[in-house]
Amino acid sequence: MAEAFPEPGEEVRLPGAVLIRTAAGAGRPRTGAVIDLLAAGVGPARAAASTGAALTAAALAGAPYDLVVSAGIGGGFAPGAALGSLVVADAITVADLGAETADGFLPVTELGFGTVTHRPPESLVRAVAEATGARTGTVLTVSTMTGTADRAATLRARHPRALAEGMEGFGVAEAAAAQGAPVLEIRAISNPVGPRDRAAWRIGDALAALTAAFGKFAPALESWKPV
Ligand SMILES: O=C(O)c1cccc(C(=O)CC[C@H]2O[C@@H](n3cnc4c(=O)[nH]cnc43)[C@H](O)[C@@H]2O)c1
Repeated sequence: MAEAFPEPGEEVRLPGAVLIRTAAGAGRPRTGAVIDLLAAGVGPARAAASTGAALTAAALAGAPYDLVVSAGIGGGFAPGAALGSLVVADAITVADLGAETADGFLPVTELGFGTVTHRPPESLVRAVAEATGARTGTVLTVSTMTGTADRAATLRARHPRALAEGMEGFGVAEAAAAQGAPVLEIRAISNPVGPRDRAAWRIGDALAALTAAFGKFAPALESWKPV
């Protein structure tokens, strides 16, 4: 994704996170906005920890972030999310935070605590989807990647609006919410959600789609103002 920014960024080393700081306007009319890229790590816990570190450092420096974007490859639920297509989350939902009971899975919210969904700003979701041609829907966060048809069917039944699953979005969203920052999640589909089939993965195509999307949606991010 860094390839979407033609000028090399400056490396910023922080406790718990290393950023690439890039002028958002590189290669386009400059707006003065700054985008920091963070390789947040794999899984919700690592992603939350590194995002939290970056957010805290920015807040302590007196320059808090206006927006946090979680971007990566993901699995797509057929038929809504085809390989190589883009999904922007209008709901970022953790699929496996809760309790397994004899009567089925209970999310933590039904146990009386916690959060299972974060909702990105609607106007931003719309603007980014329009700029990139992405579909909008629920993006699930899982700690264990789906690898069977049974699990895919269970998730689909519990989350009929789900278009994609990844492993970081909810962690990033929790870190952002803790510091009052709005969040967005975008996934480029690298594989179908379902039985594990390594030969069906198209990681290169998905990363290329994500890089192209960055070039298109950066202007939408720069002009977006929280309401
Ligand atoms: O099972 C494998 O052989 C395998 C091969 C390459 C990569 C993986 C990963 O687990 C990548 C996890 C990474 O990518 C995101 N991702 C991509 N597709 C999915 C998915 O279907 N379900 C959940 N996460 C996915 C995820 O956000 C991680 O960052 C496995």
